[in-house]
Amino acid sequence: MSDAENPLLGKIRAALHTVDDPEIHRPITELGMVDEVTLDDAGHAMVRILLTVSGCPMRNTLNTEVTKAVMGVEGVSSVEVQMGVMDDEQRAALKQLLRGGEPERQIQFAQPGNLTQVIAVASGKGGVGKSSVTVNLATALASMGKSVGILDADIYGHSVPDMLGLGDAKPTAVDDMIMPVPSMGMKVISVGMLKPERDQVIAWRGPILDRALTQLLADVYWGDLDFLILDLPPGTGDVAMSLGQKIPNSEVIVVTTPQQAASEVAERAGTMAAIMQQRVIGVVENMSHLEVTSPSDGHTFRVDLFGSGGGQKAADALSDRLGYEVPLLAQIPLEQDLREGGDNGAPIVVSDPEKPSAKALLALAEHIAGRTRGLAGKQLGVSPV
Ligand SMILES: Nc1ncnc2c1ncn2[C@@H]1O[C@H](COP(=O)(O)OP(=O)(O)OP(=O)(O)O)[C@@H](O)[C@H]1O
Repeated sequence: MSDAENPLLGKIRAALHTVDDPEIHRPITELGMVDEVTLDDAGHAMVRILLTVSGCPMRNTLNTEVTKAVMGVEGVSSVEVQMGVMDDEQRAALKQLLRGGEPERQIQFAQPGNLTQVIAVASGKGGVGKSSVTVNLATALASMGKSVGILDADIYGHSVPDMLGLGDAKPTAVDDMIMPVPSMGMKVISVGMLKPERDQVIAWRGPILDRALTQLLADVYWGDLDFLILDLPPGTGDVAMSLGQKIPNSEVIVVTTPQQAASEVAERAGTMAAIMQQRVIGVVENMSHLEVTSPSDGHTFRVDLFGSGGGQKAADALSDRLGYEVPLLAQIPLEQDLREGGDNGAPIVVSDPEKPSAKALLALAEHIAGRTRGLAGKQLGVSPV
């Protein structure tokens, strides 16, 4: 029966238009995923959905969302959702639609006119809180209504999925197009998701690493993003260099601890970014101090467990070296709740936004969201005469 013959069918289609694919974030009706809709006289609806690939991890979510939407239509008494899988032709049409007609393997963020702010979170050495800053900054930006992607390119310690409670979630691949894993309104891809086994050690170097990064940037369907936040491996290595080459407009936040020695290492990471002509937005000092409550009289005092002044020192040194102001953007205290939030997959900026560390991270996100981008340190696409 056509929609003209039965207006309820039209209403069911309109209801299906409100259901987004959980990974692509666009209505399933636009993506060619609604194959068939029928309705009998008793108000029993049948909707046949075409999944992009068989074994799609979002199958149950889609089933629930479609059932809910169709049951909301007055006159529908029950819904049966059938699941099928797209054939090659349908998948090719979907990929064409998602790429907006663009040829394959282009990095959208490197195209002229692309408005996504690509920000890499870098550090000179490991364990200073780079991933914690990445995850909390991204989550805070998403909570402000920004559309945010996270690319965890830390081959040594890809901890982003755990910090978001994603466990072993794998992205869905539609042929050679990879759908990022949705989390807290963000799109997430981790280099760890490309490994067949969780505990497999990655010893990628040079060209292979470069190819992996290209894949994560070009083959992932990122859609329109306000921000792409990257968690880089510590140090001044291959990934940072590849990123600078691939996305010259990307910018860098350098994370350090307050130790003087750590800040020197952080400066090197910042200088490296500048050599690749990435602008250094600023320095974040993490594990700045510990707030302790005295058991005897209950008053609180600060302990500089990791020394002090390292963040400012790195910021000053980078400003000197790069010739533009590199500010100290935030000082994040050492806090048990932040660590527990990371361990439990609940970023502190949403799980406990009143905590001092969360406030510092939220203020950092406000700054990043509100800033107008300067040109210092960036490639301008003109050659000196
Ligand atoms: N401000 C903080 N207060 C308490 N714990 C923190 C803080 N920042 C980070 N941590 C904890 O320190 C550990 C290392 O942090 P994180 O993984 O973010 O660092 P990293 O620089 O990304 O490390 P890697 O180089 O291994 O990826 C984690 O357990 C994290 O929860």
